[in-house]
Amino acid sequence: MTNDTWTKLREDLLLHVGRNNYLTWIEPLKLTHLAEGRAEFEVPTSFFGNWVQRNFADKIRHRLNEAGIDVSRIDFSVARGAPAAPQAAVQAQPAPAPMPAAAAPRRDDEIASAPLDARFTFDSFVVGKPNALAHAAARRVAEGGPVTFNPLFLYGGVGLGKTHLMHAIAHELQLRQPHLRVLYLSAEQFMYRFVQALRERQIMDFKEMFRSVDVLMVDDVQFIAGKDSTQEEFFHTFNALVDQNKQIVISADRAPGEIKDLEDRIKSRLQCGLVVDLHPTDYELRLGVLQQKAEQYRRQMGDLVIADGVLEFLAHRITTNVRVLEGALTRLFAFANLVGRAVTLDVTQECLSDILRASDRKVTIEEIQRKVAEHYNVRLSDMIGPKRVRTIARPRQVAMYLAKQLTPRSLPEIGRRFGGRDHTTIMHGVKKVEELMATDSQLADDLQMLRRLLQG
Ligand SMILES: Nc1ncnc2c1ncn2[C@@H]1O[C@H](COP(=O)(O)OP(=O)(O)OP(=O)(O)O)[C@@H](O)[C@H]1O
Repeated sequence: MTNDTWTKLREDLLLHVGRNNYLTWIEPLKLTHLAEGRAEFEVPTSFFGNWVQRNFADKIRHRLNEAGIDVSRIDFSVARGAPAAPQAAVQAQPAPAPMPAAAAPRRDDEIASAPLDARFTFDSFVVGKPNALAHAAARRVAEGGPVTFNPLFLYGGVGLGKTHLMHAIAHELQLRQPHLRVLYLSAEQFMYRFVQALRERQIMDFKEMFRSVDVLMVDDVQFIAGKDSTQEEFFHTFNALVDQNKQIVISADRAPGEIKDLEDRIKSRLQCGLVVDLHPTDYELRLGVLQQKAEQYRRQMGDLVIADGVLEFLAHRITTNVRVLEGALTRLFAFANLVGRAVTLDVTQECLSDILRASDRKVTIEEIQRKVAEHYNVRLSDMIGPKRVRTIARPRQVAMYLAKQLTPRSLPEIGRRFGGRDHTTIMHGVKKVEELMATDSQLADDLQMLRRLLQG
């Protein structure tokens, strides 16, 4: 067989490995030797050879055998003039089976995950109605079984536990399946590494590194919106891993379709798996989190006394997010400990007066738009967009009305948040809803429910 014959044969592999894998890993292979049942290919780096060996050698061998070329062993040799590599040649295992991924040595030097917070485990994650689905999906991924949905896309507002869940998945996978290469990083770190690789002309290494992981987790993906070449690279990495059936977990502060300046093809890819929302906390969840944290503090400082009703008071009053709730509790217990007082309601109010004041004015126009959009099942972008059809215009007017009622914002300010509309449009919307409420009981009910939801 000549290199030309190989060139023809290898194209059949396209169907078996997917286009991205083909372009990255198969096309660059150059056949340099074929005799006595042994084929040798030239590769740019030893890592490249290792990777092809582990993932595609069997398919290549199979394809050659099918074409009547008897090959039982495949070797890879690094092209001369390529960067120095620890091993000059990577030998294939004898046929039939390729080295399973499980036997691969860890390459911690290359696959530097962002540090994981040891406290963010499934054990310390309090499950309630608002996060039950996200928790169940994260658990499923953490079992490391067959990939059933790819990617898992977790989204939700600030401080609701997205990062916590991602770290919990990584911890659990490392515990259950230590051989897996789990790479967790923020989208910002992805961009940073990509730009660095471009600058240092190591883009091939970058690609190899990201395509060699078993589980890729990218936090806060909205960060790459509007960053064209990073998006492009992310798209290819994503596709290559999905083609290989490797699990991907992504988080963002909003749903894929709502991320502005994110390419449509990426949005649609992100929507292909399971998209789950971490909803804003409800009273029970907040109380659960407070009880769990209080228990931890009690264990640390044996003599901590917490008066009845304190945790309930905090769960009722601090509705912003779990991070703020935790911060409040830490401050409260530190204060009580330092001054040697029991944690009473008075102490709580004195010590947390600023946080309690801040959470009094809690409803924002964005929250109103989000809740109303969810309630009427319209897109968040339609709240600020130009569409005039009744099914969208009415929910938009409801949101305008609530913005006027529940926030201290002026009509021109509200107008700006609704896609730069004039204050007279807002006034008209508010009036319309007031009029309709008198006759339309369904609308009145909707408003009552939305109010309750928003005010917690
Ligand atoms: N259900 C929960 N149970 C226990 N702790 C929680 C829960 N949800 C959030 N937390 C805690 O709240 C804090 C904030 O959570 P996390 O960092 O995961 O938020 P996030 O959704 O990633 O927010 P951001 O977008 O701001 O990064 C963390 O300390 C986390 O442990």
